[in-house]
Amino acid sequence: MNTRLLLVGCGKMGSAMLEGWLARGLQASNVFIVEQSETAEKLEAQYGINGVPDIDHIREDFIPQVVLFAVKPQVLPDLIDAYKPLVRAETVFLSVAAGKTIDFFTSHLGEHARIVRAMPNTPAAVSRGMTVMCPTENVSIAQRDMCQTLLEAVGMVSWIEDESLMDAVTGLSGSGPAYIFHLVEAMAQAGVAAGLPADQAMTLARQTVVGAGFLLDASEETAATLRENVTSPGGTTAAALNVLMDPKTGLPDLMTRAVAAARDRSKELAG
Ligand SMILES: NC(=O)C1=CN([C@@H]2O[C@H](COP(=O)(O)OP(=O)(O)OC[C@H]3O[C@@H](n4cnc5c(N)ncnc54)[C@H](O)[C@@H]3O)[C@@H](O)[C@H]2O)C=CC1
Ligand SMILES: O=C(O)[C@@H]1CCC=N1
Repeated sequence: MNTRLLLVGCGKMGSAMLEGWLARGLQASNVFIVEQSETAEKLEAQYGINGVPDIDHIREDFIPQVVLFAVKPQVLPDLIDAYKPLVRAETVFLSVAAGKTIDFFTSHLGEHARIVRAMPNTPAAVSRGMTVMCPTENVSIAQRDMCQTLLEAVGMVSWIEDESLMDAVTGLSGSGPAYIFHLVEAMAQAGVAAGLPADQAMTLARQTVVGAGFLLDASEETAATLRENVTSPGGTTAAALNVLMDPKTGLPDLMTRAVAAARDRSKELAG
């Protein structure tokens, strides 16, 4: 992977992707990262990339193929205009900022800017990410392929044409890893309530989720079949699932409300 990449913001999501890319052979010398001075220096020492405190410090002859915005949506309006001089046909602007619409980018960068709105997730750090991308019409096939290659290096990629669905994507797979980590916390807590010592309950909860994830990945069965495989008629799992699958108070209703809340927040962040 020799993509010339300018990464703007390298916090939790930016570094998750960067770690995945460097592990997959992305050439560190082809990467510039704009970050606060201290972080930029640390990243430079850690990964051998070029860390700079602002766009004015980028080497003049460095023409990025991809400018990736991985800063908080709330700070984008303050910094986006500084990137307008980078608009050219060979550069695609890839944003992972929740809620920030293609309209937002074209209103600041101009309608010639080639933009891909993306929503990845943090398992990208271990090459198990899920990224959904939505391009503007002027993004060439070669640029789509380049974005595909980049994000596929850190997990699975899917494209959508209807941008309005990006908020739902954010609510499901973008924020989704947090739901699973919270499930581990809740299971561990439930284990303690059922009488187990706290550290052992956490080990059991964690390994159960890891094991179930691996099984889901390795198996060709549906999630429903895998669930049924654990569930003996009249047994212990059935007793638990009666609680979890209750139509009024169970997990489906709770999850529907959680994903909708994330989707709605994503819509709010557009402004
Ligand atoms: N954390 C996650 O699971 C996911 C986050 N995202 C999106 O990724 C973006 C970043 O989120 P996180 O990494 O979680 O936040 P974060 O706060 O960990 O990282 C943001 C980084 O941007 C840097 N930054 C702030 N102002 C800057 C500037 N003017 N120039 C360059 N860098 C600057 C900060 O120093 C920080 O390191 C957000 O837009 C979020 O919506 C998308 C998918 C998943
Ligand atoms: O919580 C957030 O806003 C970001 C977007 C998706 C995951 N984290």
